[in-house]
Amino acid sequence: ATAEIFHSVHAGPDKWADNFPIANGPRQSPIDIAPDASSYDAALKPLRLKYDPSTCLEILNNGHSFQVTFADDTDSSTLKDGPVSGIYRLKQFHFHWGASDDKGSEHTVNGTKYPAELHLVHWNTKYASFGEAASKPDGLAVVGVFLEIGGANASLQEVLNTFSAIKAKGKQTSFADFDPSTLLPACLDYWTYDGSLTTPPLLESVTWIVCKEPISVSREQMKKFRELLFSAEGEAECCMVDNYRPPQPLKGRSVRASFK
Ligand SMILES: Cc1ccn(O)c(=O)c1
Ligand SMILES: [Zn+2]
Repeated sequence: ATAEIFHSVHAGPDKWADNFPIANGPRQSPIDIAPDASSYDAALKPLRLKYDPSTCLEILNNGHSFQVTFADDTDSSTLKDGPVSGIYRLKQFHFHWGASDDKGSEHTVNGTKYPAELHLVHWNTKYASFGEAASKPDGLAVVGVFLEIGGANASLQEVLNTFSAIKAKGKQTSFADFDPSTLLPACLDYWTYDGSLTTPPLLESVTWIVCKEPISVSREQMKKFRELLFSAEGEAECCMVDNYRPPQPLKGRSVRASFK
């Protein structure tokens, strides 16, 4: 019985359809990106990302990832152009990663998994709030950035340095004056397609913008990610790893490229 209880509590992606039937919907994320099957669209504009470090508020362990949250009551940190119209405000960024360096990203490229993937989550200001936007087909825009094993990433290290304060689920600590653009690759070429949240409630409200160029992370830094816990203080410790959903069926969707 304990095994069943444990499994039901940590019901993985293949169990989500029971409570969230949209898990089998027409525009689910992530997907495998096949560059040769994507179509270059000359009408796609360059991404316009403008982030104000003073909007950075705190970092928290929410039990399925760690998240850096931003003040989104003004247009200080925004995404414009790219595949979207209008102004989208940065709400938070978080990561997905594996138990080992051979897996961890949500999107894959020709089946290749990266050790981690960064998601910068923005919401369309034509709606009153993130919550309202999350239920609209053009409500959210998430910029995805792959992490590949290489040299240590100094900007990422600033985030990792807070981990001792947020090890367990529910822990949070202040985190100020961080500029998320220091986590972006030099080249902002991207693939884009219509998709969804990758965690329940899996709402089909996300315009995905996945950068072609990865950023670097060292093996030692990846080990730090894996010291975080899914479990709260006082519970049996459960390492926060493999918090990624596997690729979902494309169901006829096209993937456009901003580059040739
Ligand atoms: C809003 C939201 C929630 C979870 N994840 O993984 C996302 O990428 C975006
Ligand atoms: Zn995510």
